[in-house]
Amino acid sequence: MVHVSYIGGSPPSHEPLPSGTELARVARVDRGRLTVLTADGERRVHPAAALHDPDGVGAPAVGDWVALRGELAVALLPRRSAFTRTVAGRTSAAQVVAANLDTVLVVDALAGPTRARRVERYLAVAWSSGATPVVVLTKADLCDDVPAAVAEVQEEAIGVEVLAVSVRTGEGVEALRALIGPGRTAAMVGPSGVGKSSLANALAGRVVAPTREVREADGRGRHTTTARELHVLPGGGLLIDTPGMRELGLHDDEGVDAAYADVAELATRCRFRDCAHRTEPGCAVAAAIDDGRLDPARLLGWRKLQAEAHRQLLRADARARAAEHARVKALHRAMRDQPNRVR
Ligand SMILES: Nc1nc2c(ncn2[C@@H]2O[C@H](COP(=O)(O)OP(=O)(O)OP(=O)(O)O)[C@@H](O)[C@H]2O)c(=O)[nH]1
Ligand SMILES: [Zn+2]
Repeated sequence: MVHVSYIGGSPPSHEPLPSGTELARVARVDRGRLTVLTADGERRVHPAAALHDPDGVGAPAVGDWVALRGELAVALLPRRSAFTRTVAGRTSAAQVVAANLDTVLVVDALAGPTRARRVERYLAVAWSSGATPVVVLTKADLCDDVPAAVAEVQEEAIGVEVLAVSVRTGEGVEALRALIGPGRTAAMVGPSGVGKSSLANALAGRVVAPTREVREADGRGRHTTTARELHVLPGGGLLIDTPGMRELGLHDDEGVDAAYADVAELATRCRFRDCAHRTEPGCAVAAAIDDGRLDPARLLGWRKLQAEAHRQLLRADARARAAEHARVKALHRAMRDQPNRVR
């Protein structure tokens, strides 16, 4: 058994590579060109024709492993996990935002408004990717009672590790790096201003992302055109930081159910499959609320998140929009025809 270590982390298991090719990890994609990390450093390459897939998920994305032959990426290795998003204005076309993630850092700040609901939203997104979420609460130096704040979030993030960090004091940074682990890949999601750039810099031990202050001072965008979006951390972990990851919203129900596993599990035990958990007989969710096993706020949160996921889907998918239109029209018709039965 030969162990080869790659600068870009551990590649997924794969078929033997054709002779004359080497493995590389995609660190950036811009205008179809790839910046890749190879065993001997960074290189810019072109994807072969076989890897052109303007309509789907077949094109290389940040975090992907590719087989190189010289200046050409000739094959895309199977992905361990992937974050996808639907392409605006297209029907059911998906785009890979980041591939082969082990960990998704759900970042929020220990300063400002209450976090629990917001964290849950991003947790839902994280679960849907196939990677393991970790909640990172930043700006611990601005919080009077860190343990209480962590406990509050922990309560909503069942089974998920919650970590407090501060780039001012350095608290938690080393622990987070260890948690990502050598050869493993993490990416950050979370709202603007919570300190993702600062965290990326602290984890990398060097400036890899301009923070808000820097951006405001020089008036330029976040990224220069050559900056890579996959960073090697001290200790051998990897961090993906792309605008696409930062902008991720909700896009499916699967993630919602993962964040509300308790509610979703109860819902499978309702007598009716299409139970709305309001006044239906045999509703397991209502029963759990009645005897105190389920916090009604959880049901409310679940409903809100589902409604939001549904709205996002509608926005992204023109076909669903047309179907929704037809459904509403049919509903109106039903109301007109049977005014007493439909409220
Ligand atoms: N006190 C304190 N401030 C922090 C910490 N981390 C970040 N900040 C500040 O929070 C602000 C936002 O930080 P950024 O790192 O730019 O936030 P971001 O999440 O990258 O923001 P976007 O790029 O808009 O997504 C800056 O003013 C930082 O200096 C921290 O640990 N403690
Ligand atoms: Zn029910």
